[in-house]
Amino acid sequence: MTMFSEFEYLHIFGLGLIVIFIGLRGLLQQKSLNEPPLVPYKYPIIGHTFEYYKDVPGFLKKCHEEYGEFFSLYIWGSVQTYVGNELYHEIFKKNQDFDFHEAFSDVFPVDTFLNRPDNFFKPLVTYLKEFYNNLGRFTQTVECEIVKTLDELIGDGKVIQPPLKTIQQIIARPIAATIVGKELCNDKELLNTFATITAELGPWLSIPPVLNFIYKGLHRKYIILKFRYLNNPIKAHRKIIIAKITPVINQRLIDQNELGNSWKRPDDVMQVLIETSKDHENNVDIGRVADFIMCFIFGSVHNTSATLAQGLCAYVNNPEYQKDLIDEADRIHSENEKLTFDGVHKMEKLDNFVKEILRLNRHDVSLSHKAISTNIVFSNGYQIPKGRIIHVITRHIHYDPKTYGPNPEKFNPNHHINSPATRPERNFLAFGMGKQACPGRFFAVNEVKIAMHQILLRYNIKSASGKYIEQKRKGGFGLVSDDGLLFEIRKNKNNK
Ligand code: HEM
Repeated sequence: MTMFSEFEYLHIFGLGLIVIFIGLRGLLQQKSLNEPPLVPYKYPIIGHTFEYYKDVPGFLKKCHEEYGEFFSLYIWGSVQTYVGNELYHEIFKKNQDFDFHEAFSDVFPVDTFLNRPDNFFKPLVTYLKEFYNNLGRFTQTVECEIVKTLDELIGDGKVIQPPLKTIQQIIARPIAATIVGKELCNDKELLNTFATITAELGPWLSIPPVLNFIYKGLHRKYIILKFRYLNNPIKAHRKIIIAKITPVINQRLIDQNELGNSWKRPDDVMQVLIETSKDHENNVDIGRVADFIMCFIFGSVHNTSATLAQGLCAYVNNPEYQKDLIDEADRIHSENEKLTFDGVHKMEKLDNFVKEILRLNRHDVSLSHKAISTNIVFSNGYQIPKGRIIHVITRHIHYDPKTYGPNPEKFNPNHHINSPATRPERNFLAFGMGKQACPGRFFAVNEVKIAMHQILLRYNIKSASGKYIEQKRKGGFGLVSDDGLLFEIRKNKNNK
């Protein structure tokens, strides 16, 4: 299945060792700037790589204590810079100097995976902001799709294990309803694509980038080759999306043509994509529509599902907050059986709860940006060379005792009273900050709240083992636990 056998991979590794010296020479040349301190390391080439991955939070804490909040490490063959609490916001302010997309594209070159030129998917953010502008119109669609999925997948109660798989299906359906519309959002095969494509890419992308020890960027080249020439999840799911959307798009074009002014324009992202993918003869580029749909899926389903799954684990682990949340859900439900946008706004306890989930479940390091200008100078005088990747130490920001008290690891939704979950703050970066803050955050938080609301109305949730649910960790990543969640029926739709 893989393009290179392990032997071939090591072979490339061996041959490329020669190139290391070119890398080392580059490293020495960079020393003329007033850069943040490079933490000393014992082994050339390997640098801090293994020490860092052995215990990411511990190693970052140690570096912070010894070198302050701005330092560089030598990881996977390149110098990378880490910034903490006091200065990170300068990255977001200097948005002409630092680029989020360039850094993201180093690990997930989506344009190349889909054989598109650089920046092909730039309009995505504009489409998204315009489309989700008036979110209230989707409240009932989202609620209705969540209820249908809960009925199908959990019914009168069961254990879900690992929970993320089921939760991805719950989250995927309302997203599919707003992206591909009513005609397609119940299609099982397409829903499976929505729910699983991002997670399926994980193993393809999580190979340690050892080739970068040879030459910076070699791992990226290897990944691109693999995606281009082998059957991979993107190719298989792209085929499914195209097969499903083609007849629906053709039918929409026929209807629009035949019905003229009495045609009711479908209110979904796919319609926006159809209209922006037409040539001068009105032919729709279906490949473009499919590729943008895939990018929407990459941005939305996995993050939102992980947040809901982590929310359910936090609910089980912190029983002292359960009564308030259930009372709030019951009260809102008794005011209006069908959820309204106003009802979602009234879920204040739940909003604080969701914000606390987002605070405590971030990766240790995130929001990586690439320096795209020369002569970048921070207010403390440190300079960053062009091409350098700079990471934000999210852990130090989200666990800052000045903001979150002497025990910042403790789950406490009351930190966020009067501060909506969608609002980026100096010590809350779950959705980034500034111009490029996540444009899907309003939809994501609404969806998580609606799903939690429906779950609280129907079920008592417990850990299947009866034990505290520990978060899973891999390097600096916090992942959803595989421990089972028990859903016991509280009320069902015939017993409201
Ligand atoms: C809880 C769920 C979510 C989390 C935690 C999350 C988090 C983030 C973060 C941290 C960024 C980078 C921001 C920056 O660099 O400053 C981002 C960008 C983005 N997110 Fe989200 N996101 C979520 C849900 C969604 C959803 C549901 C959508 C789509 C409907 C979406 C679409 C995007 C897009 C398109 C970008 C790129 C923005 C740009 O290129 O400027 N996200 N998200």
